[in-house]
Amino acid sequence: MEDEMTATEETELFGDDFNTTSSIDVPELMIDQVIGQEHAVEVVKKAASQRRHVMMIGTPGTGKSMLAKAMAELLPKEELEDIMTYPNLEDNNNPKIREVPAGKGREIVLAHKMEARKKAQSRNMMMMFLVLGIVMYSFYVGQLLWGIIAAIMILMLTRQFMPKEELMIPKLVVSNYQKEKAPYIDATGTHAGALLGDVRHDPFQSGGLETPAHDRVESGDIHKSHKGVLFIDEINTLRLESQQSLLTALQEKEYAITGQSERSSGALVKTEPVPCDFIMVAAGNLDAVEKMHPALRSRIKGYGYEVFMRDSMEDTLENRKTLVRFVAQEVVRDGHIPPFDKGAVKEVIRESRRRAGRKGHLTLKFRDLGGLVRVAGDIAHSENAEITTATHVLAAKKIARSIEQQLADSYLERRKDYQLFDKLGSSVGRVNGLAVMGGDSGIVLPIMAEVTPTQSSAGGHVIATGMLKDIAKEAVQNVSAVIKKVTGEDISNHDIHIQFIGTYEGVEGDSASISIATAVISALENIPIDQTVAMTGSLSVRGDVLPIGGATYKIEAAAQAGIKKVIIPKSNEADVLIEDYYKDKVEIIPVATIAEVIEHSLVGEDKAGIVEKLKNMSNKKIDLAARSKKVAGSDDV
Ligand SMILES: Nc1ncnc2c1ncn2[C@@H]1O[C@H](COP(=O)(O)OP(=O)(O)OP(=O)(O)O)[C@@H](O)[C@H]1O
Repeated sequence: MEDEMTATEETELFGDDFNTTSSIDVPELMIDQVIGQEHAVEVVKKAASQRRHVMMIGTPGTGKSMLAKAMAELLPKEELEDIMTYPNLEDNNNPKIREVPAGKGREIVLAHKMEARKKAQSRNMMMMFLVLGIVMYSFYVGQLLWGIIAAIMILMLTRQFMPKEELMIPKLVVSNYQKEKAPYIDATGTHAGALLGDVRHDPFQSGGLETPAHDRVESGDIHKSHKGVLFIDEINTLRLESQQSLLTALQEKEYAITGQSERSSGALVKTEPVPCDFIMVAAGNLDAVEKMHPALRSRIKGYGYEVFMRDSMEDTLENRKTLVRFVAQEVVRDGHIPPFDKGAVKEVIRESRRRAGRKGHLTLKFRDLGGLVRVAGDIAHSENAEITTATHVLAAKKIARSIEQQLADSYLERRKDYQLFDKLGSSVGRVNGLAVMGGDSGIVLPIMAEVTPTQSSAGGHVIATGMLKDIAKEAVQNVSAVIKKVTGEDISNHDIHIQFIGTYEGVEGDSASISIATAVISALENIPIDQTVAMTGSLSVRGDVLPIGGATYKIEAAAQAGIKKVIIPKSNEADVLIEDYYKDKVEIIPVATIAEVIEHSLVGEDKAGIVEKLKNMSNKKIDLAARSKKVAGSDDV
C-alpha cells in the first residue's frame, strides 16, 4: 500500500528539488540522458571524436542502442553525403557511383527529371507535327491509308531508336536530405541484402522494356550509415559470410553493391565501390564475443573500444536523483502520460532496488523499468488523471509482468493441478527447490532423490536428470562429496538418483546445491523433509551455504505457491526486498551452513545425529567474491 513520507524522508530519498517530474529538466542531448553508465558514455564520446568502433557487452535494456543513437548525435553532420548511381554507357552492368554533399542528390535527380520531361515533351510535339503532316498530305494526294500506315511505322521506329532520357536519370541510393544529425542505422538481424545492398531482379532484361541496372541498385545498411553509426545487436547471429563482408567494408570504407541472389539478373550487376565510412557499434552478451567472427572481433579490439555495461548502480542520493530524471525523461519521451508525483517516483525507486537484487543498489535495466513507468502513466491517462501517483505504479506492477513471469504463473498453476509440489506434510527424498527464469521470475522447482544398491561392479554412480547444464552438473558432483563425508555411509555401493521435476528449459547454476544435499541425505537416512519449507542456496564442499542470485523472486514464488518458510543463504539476507503483500505469508530463514538447513528442513528426532555431524564440519572461511555467479539466459537454480 502507499505510505506517506515525511518531508525529511523525501529529502533523504531524492532531494527536494521537485514536486512532480514536470519540474525536472530533461537534457536535450541523448548522451546526457544516459544514466549510470559513465564509463560507456566516456568511451562513446571518445570513439565519436576519433571515429573508432565500439563493442558493448552487457545485459539487455541497459542502454546499448541508446548509446549508439547518442553517438550518432555527436558526429558532425557537415560531413554527410548523398550517394547516387549513374548509368555506365560502356558497361551497363557496372553502374557508376558518385557522392555529392547531403541534400544535393535530390536536387540533381529533380533536375534530371525536369530535363528529361522537357526533352520528351519537345520530342512528342515534333512527332505530332510530323504525323499530322504525313496524314494531311496523304489525304491531299488521296492515299490516306498509306499515310496512316507510314505514320504508325515512323512512330514505332522513333520509340525504339530515339534516346530515352528518362532511362538516364541517376538514382539516389543514400539520401541525407534535411537530416539534422548523422544517420543511426540499426542492422540487428538483417539478412545479407539489407546489410550489404542488393540489385533487384529484372524480368525483361532486354528488348527495350528492361529497367537499367543503375536504377535497380538498392543500398545496404552499411551504405545508409555512411558517416554515421551502424548498430548491430547480437552480432554473433549474423551469418559468418556477412560478418566477413562487414569486416571488408570496415577496412576498405567502401563496398560495391551486387545482387545477392545468384539466380537473379541482379547478380550480373556490380557497381563501382560505394562509400560506407561508418562507425560500428556491435552489441550483445558475452556469448556474442565468443561466437563472433574472430577477425571482426580483433578488428574492433585493435581499432576500437570494448565496454562492459553495468547492470546496477549504488543506491546513493545522487543516483536516486538520476533515477527521478529517468522517470521525467520517459514521461517526456512518451508524450502523453501525466507527470509522476513524489509518491509514484518513490515506488519506482523501490522497484529499482528490488530489481537490482543486490543490497544497496539500483537496477540499470532501464528498458524494463521504463515499461513500468509507461504502464503506470497509461493507467493514470486512462483515468484522466493529471498526475501519476503511487497507486498507478502499484497497479502497473500487477499488469506489467514479463513473459517469464506470466510463464512462471502458468507453471505454478500446472504444478498445482498435478500436485507436482507439496506444501503440506513431509516426505522422504523430496524437496521444494527454487529457481529463477529470465532473471526476474521465480518458480518452485521440486527435486527428488532416491538411493538404490548399485548393479555396477565399478561402484555406485550419481545420476542426475532434468536437462542439467555444466554448472548444475558440477554442483551435483560437489554435493555428493559433502554427502559422503556427512552421512559416514559407504555410498560406493549405491547409485544416487537425483531428479529435477518439470525443468523444460534446462537447469543452470548451482543454487540448488543445498536442496540436492537435503534430498539425498533424507533418502539415504530415510528421514522425511518438511514440505512447508522451500530452499535455495549453493554449497561449498565443506558445508558452507553460499550466496545465490534472484533471492527476492524465489521467495516471492514460494509465497505465491503457498509455502510457509524459505531457507536462503545468510549472505543474501540483505538483498531481499519482497513485496509487502507477501511479507506476512512467508517466513525467511537465513542460514550459513548445511547443518542449519537440515535442522530447519528435516522432520523428527532422528535428524539430531546428522545435524551434529554436519556441525563438526570445518567452517573455514572461503572467498565468496571469487565464486562465479549465474550464467545469464537460462534457468538459475
Ligand atoms: N542507461 C540508461 N539511461 C537512461 N535510459 C535508459 C538507459 N538504458 C536504457 N534506457 C531506456 O531503455 C530503453 C531501451 O534501452 P536500449 O534499447 O538502449 O537497451 P539495450 O541495452 O540496447 O538493449 P537490447 O540489447 O535488448 O537492445 C531506452 O530507449 C531508454 O528509454
